[in-house]
Amino acid sequence: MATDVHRPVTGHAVHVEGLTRSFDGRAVIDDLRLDIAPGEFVALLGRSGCGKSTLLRILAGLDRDIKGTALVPRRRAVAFQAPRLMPWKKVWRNVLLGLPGRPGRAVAERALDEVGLGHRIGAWPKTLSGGEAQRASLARALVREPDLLLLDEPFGALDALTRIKAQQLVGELWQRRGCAVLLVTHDVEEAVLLADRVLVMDGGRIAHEQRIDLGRPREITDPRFAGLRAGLLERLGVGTSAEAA
Ligand SMILES: Nc1ncnc2c1ncn2[C@@H]1O[C@H](COP(=O)(O)OP(=O)(O)OP(=O)(O)O)[C@@H](O)[C@H]1O
Repeated sequence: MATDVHRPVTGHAVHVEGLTRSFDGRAVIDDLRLDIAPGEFVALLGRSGCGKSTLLRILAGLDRDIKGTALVPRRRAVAFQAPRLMPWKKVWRNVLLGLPGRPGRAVAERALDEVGLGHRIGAWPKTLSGGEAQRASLARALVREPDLLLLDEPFGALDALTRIKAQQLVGELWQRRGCAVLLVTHDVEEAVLLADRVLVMDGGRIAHEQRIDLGRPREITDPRFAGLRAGLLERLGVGTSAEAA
């Protein structure tokens, strides 16, 4: 089967078919199928170790040892739970790291302004708070003008308040930019708050999908919210009184 992680977008931002990834003879991803539409926001839930990060790394082009088809746009960007900033480069140089050509400081400044971090453009990474570092990491993704933004638990290490602000920021960026987003998260509320569609991964495949027809902006207090959250927790095999982990 075709293995191509570099094809331009045609009707999909992501097209995955018959995808299998094994480690030591064990298929962590097993004949997986997934389509994401251009501009769609998809959240991916699943028990720890079910293969979410493995799938994201494949879509990011960081893991090519696969069988099957994985088609993604050339313009894609990824942000991880750890912001992964180079400590010896100032924030703006981190934002431009790896970009082709020789983009100037103004390019970094625009992206940093967009995430509310313009005032820290000349700072060293070690002087940033956790939330600021995560925003710098988002700016680094945005300068790539992605058609597909891959987010691997980007808010996982943030305190509750910073996390809420970061979630709002990602929601705004997505609406403004119109790129497709695949967000890996452990947080069912976050998934329901942000996504058009929530997927549950199990047994190496997408075992369940839930469309979120709540309109925007969304409120956790919306009575339909609790029902969607409870249904997804059940799919994750977690009682409704506990959070997915
Ligand atoms: N490079 C590797 N070598 C061997 N096994 C690996 C490798 N990468 C991942 N795995 C295994 O693949 C499985 C899926 O890992 P993955 O990190 O994709 O899970 P996950 O769903 O993202 O987990 P979590 O929610 O805890 O982050 C795990 O059993 C893991 O040990």
